[in-house]
Amino acid sequence: MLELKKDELVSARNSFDNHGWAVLENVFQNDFAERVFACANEQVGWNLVTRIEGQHRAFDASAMTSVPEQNLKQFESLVAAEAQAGFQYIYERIPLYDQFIAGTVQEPVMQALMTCTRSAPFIESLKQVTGDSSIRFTDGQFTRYRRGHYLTRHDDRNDANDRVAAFVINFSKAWHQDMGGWLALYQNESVEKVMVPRFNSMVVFKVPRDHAVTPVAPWVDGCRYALTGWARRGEE
Ligand SMILES: O=C(O)CCC(=O)C(=O)O
Ligand SMILES: [Fe+2]
Repeated sequence: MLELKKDELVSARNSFDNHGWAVLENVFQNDFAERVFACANEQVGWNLVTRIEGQHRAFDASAMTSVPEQNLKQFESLVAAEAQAGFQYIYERIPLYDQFIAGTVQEPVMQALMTCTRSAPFIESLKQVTGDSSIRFTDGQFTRYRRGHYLTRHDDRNDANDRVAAFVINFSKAWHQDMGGWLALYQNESVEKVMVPRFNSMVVFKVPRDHAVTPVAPWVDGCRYALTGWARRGEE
């Protein structure tokens, strides 16, 4: 299923050493990546996640369509207030790692995706790219950014500090620059690198590293799909 080639891993390692990030193309066999995309399009049970009054909140994304307009306006201004004040995000997700551990992943294709990105060859590839042999396992969530969704500047550091690197595998099709949803990697007050989502490509970057997902343009009909995960050290 995995298509990562030795010479690509070597040049990714070079990039990672020089910049703290690397981009790899054609991560999976094309037909598997296509199946993930098709599955994401059919997937139900998305959680809309955001921050309200400083707290992480999750909502049933499909139930949001029946919220009365007045309440939706209120919700939107609470979401905006948080972004105006500092860190904020709004996007939809399937908590694949939690589901995988609990044995409740719904779709066989998503189960295969998790199995593959937790397999020894994938972990070995992450060790090669990062040069960090302390990586022991990966986690991950499947995300869907639709029009107006974003994730502001943050560095992925977690309390246990066991994240070596983040990886983002894109499954968006027919995505282009004007649609937004760029992964931006910051260097102090500059943006060092932006990645416009490209189907079946993966970005790996060192944690902690300031980065953001820029807003998806208000006219976009499609979805920005990605598996986002972390290469972790320590005990699972
Ligand atoms: O989807 C991406 O490109 C990055 C997402 C991210 O930074 C995160 O979920 O922490
Ligand atoms: Fe992040």
